[in-house]
Amino acid sequence: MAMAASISLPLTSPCRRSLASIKPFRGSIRAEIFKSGSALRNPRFHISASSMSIDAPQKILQDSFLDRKESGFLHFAKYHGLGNDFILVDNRDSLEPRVTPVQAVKLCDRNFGIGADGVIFAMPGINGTDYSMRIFNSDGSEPELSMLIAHQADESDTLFLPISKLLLSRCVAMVYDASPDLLLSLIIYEGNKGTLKIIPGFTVHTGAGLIVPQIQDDGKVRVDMGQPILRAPDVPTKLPGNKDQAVIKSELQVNGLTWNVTCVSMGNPHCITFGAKQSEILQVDDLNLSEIGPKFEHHDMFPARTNTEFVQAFSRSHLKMRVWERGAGATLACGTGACAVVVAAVLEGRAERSCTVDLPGGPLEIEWKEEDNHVYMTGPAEVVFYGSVPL
Ligand SMILES: N[C@@H](CCC[C@H](N)C(=O)O)C(=O)O
Repeated sequence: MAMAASISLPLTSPCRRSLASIKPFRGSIRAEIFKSGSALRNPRFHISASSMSIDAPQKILQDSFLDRKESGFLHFAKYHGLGNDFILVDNRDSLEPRVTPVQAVKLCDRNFGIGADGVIFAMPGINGTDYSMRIFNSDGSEPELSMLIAHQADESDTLFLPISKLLLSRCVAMVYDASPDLLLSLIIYEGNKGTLKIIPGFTVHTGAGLIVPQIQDDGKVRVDMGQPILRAPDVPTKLPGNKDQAVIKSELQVNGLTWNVTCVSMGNPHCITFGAKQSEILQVDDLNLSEIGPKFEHHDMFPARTNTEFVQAFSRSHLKMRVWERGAGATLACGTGACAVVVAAVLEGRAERSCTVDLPGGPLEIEWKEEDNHVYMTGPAEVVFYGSVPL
């Protein structure tokens, strides 16, 4: 599979930032810039190792970028939340993902592909719902977060729930808020109607419950991430639980050390550690993640493998974490991971229910509400670019 011959970018400041940050490389990029829906223009950017030139527009395309269905090409949008990046694919015409897990691995490759932590597919609804979701990690594996299902909340809004409630809900909300007329989103654009009909404060129904992303004045999105799952077999982990079957501050042997771990599922499994028993306070910046991460991920105690968060507590409301994601390795952010970390910190008596969690990509605000037992996450999500790749 060759790398994309063309990319498309919206006329927004992220777009300008993206263009400015394109690194020179051999070959050429055709950038198709489009604005306010219908009028798509096609200036060409030839980029080589030493030069960049822009031709005059060649033609006006009447169809939206997302309506293009040339065979052999995959059209996508790339989003990120604090650097946790995903390729979003409009897969609404088939229950079969448009790319195989093997192709997903290639697309996610940061040198030979688009580069991402995973691929998300927006798919037709099942069981009476309008849409369903699937996700492939960058190693081609498929987390439980797949198949979260959204349906039409009322006649006027049509949504699907982004992959992991976290990143995807934030992306949906951000796309709606920032540019509902730009046809930017694979997620919410209704090709046959040519319009977007989303209401502020919309709700999303999912297999995991009702999701209500809210856009705040500062542009960040607050998402109800649902209730944490603590029963060991449901996480899943084979570590012995306490009387409620929760695994809190249990001992796990990894790499010759006894680590204290708490296990939490936010729909996907997380193993959280504040350090090894014999060690001083964990200095997360000193960790060799690529050495230790896989040993947690593939540990016998985690039958479905696990995401792992290494955490340092600065105070009872300020935590810092690094994450080794199942199927993706060290990532810059992980929303479900940050939620699981605050749940673990509360269960271990280390933190209050509202915390700022610093991740390599930036901070997330997490609250585990006592009243409803739900975890609420507040953070950003941004579109990076739109593009096509030959498959
Ligand atoms: N690697 C995860 C799935 C992706 C989670 C996402 N990065 C997040 O922000 O939660 C898994 O396999 O569970």
